[in-house]
Amino acid sequence: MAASASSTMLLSSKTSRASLSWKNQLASTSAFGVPRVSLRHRSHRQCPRFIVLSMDAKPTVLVAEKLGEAGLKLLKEFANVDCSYNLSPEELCTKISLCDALVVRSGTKVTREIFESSGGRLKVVGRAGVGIDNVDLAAATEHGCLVVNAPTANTVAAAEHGIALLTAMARNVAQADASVKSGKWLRNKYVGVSLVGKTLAVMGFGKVGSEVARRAKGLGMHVIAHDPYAPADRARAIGVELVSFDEALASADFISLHMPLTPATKKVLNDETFAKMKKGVRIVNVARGGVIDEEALVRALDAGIVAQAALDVFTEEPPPKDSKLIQHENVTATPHLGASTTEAQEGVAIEVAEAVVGALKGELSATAVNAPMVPAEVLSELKPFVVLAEKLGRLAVQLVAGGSGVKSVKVTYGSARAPDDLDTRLLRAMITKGMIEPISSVFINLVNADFTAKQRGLQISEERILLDGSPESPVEFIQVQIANVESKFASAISDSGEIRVVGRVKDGIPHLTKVGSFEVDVSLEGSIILCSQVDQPGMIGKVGSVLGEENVNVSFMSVGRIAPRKQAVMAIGVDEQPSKESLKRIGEIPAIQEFVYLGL
Ligand SMILES: NC(=O)c1ccc[n+]([C@@H]2O[C@H](COP(=O)([O-])OP(=O)(O)OC[C@H]3O[C@@H](n4cnc5c(N)ncnc54)[C@H](O)[C@@H]3O)[C@@H](O)[C@H]2O)c1
Ligand SMILES: O=C(O)[C@H](O)COP(=O)(O)O
Repeated sequence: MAASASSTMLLSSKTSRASLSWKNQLASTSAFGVPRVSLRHRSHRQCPRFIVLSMDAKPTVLVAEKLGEAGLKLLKEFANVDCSYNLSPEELCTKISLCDALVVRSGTKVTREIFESSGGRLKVVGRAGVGIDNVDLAAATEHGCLVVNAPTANTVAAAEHGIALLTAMARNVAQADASVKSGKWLRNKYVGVSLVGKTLAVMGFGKVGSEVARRAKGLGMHVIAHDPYAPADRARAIGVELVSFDEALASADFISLHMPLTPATKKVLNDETFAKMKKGVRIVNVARGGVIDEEALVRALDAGIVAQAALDVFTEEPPPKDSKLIQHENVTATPHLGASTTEAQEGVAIEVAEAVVGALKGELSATAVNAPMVPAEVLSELKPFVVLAEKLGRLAVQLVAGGSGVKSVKVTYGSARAPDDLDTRLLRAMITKGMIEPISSVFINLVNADFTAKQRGLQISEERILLDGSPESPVEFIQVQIANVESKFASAISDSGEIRVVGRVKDGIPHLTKVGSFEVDVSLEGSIILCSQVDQPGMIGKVGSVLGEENVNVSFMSVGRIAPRKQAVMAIGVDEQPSKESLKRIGEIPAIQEFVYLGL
């Protein structure tokens, strides 16, 4: 970066940061739009911006399907909890406008109508399980509603159920049981097949698929897997060979499905793909009914291509009573029980409740499915930079002169970290949020920031500058440039013609360190006044006394100048918003050429 301003003068605050009172901070919204009120007696260092420390009103959580007690307890400690099961879609739409969060399992379709009916109040949907195919994610994102799930707690339960179905199917357990209970004793009819030495193809080698593979190997099976996204070393570590889709179909004696239901996996087993399988193949499905064309499966069962199927999940749940598939004698069916163990349900309930409460507090979630998902340790390291990113976005956009359309924003991250060791998605989202919120009438949060930016034709490009030195901090500086606009503060235009602001994190506190080509240093804790003038004695005193007269507390002051007595920019951090009269008086100080008040 070019540094044309040669010196920076930093004045200490009259009020120490640690003793700043936030009592009077205006209510605003957290990263996820929940009202954030009264951050009492805390220094900024102690309370990152997206955490709510106290809320005047308890949020309301609607739990629409049965949830484990431990999860309910966690929710009740923080929110009013309304457990209303078996609501019709209409009833759900009516109730939702009174709820801040909704918790569901796979039995509730969270449709666009629900988000529309919420009137903007619904902030979080918690899916107490893995599959989120019952939630309209696009609609959630457009409405700024965070969707979180519970991705880990039911893995073992689902894998165990897969193995239960595999073994029960191979030995006709369900059919034989029904037969004995009806008074029969058909020992010759229910001769099964052995698993040992047979090839099992695991389709979808994620959490559940890997656990199924591990257990199947313990049963002496030869396990192969197909998953276009799974790392080969993970498969190798379990002793599983990753193969192509067609190879899996052609060589498997048993196929176990473990991929999510997505447009790409919908009806992935169909007439064409059944035709590629070994005659007499046996299929287990604990993933989603929709990955199989169920009518084609009936045809394949009738034709003997598929000898047996064991199914926990169905396209329509519950399936119609007269379903040919369910009634087929070679089909074993369970009512979506994969996650239904006592242990898994307690775990899932806690996992989702923690995520919902965290999101309602405004914390960034590690299990978010429609917002940048960042591992907890990275999240904690990035926290101050997240605050910096949002504030730089907010500052930059306020420097744009009215009438200029912001179309193109360039963000530059200076970092000593290797390129693949810095995840900037969260930072970019926060810059976008910071830029759009002050100029938009629509509700913006981290979830819909990218979507809204796209809708408004705002292009955000990113660049990384690899710095020398030790990469202790993930980011050394963040620079935000807005091209092709006029500025209401001409000194914010850099030598290359764009509005430019640069910031750094110092001792955990975000600082503005450059405006246009002027180096300044002001902590981004309150709001900021930028003034430009020819450097001369007494300027700080003059502005300071105007602010002091109406008891506006100055937190930081800094002057960046080309050279002594040359063009300078003064950046003043203030804890309270000065009155219009005071701002007018600052503008009237003879040496001040231009000034701007920037709310943060
Ligand atoms: N029956 C139940 O009660 C139950 C319980 C848990 C999970 N599930 C289902 O199982 C699915 C998997 O759960 P998980 O926890 O293992 O999720 P996961 O995300 O850990 O694993 C899914 C795997 O599928 C892979 N995949 C994606 N597209 C694929 C494709 N076209 N072909 C092959 N593989 C593909 C992914 O790369 C990933 O590795 C969930 O999405 C859910 O629908 C059902
Ligand atoms: O995706 C999942 O986690 C499972 O399908 C479990 O669904 P459930 O919560 O309805 O049991």
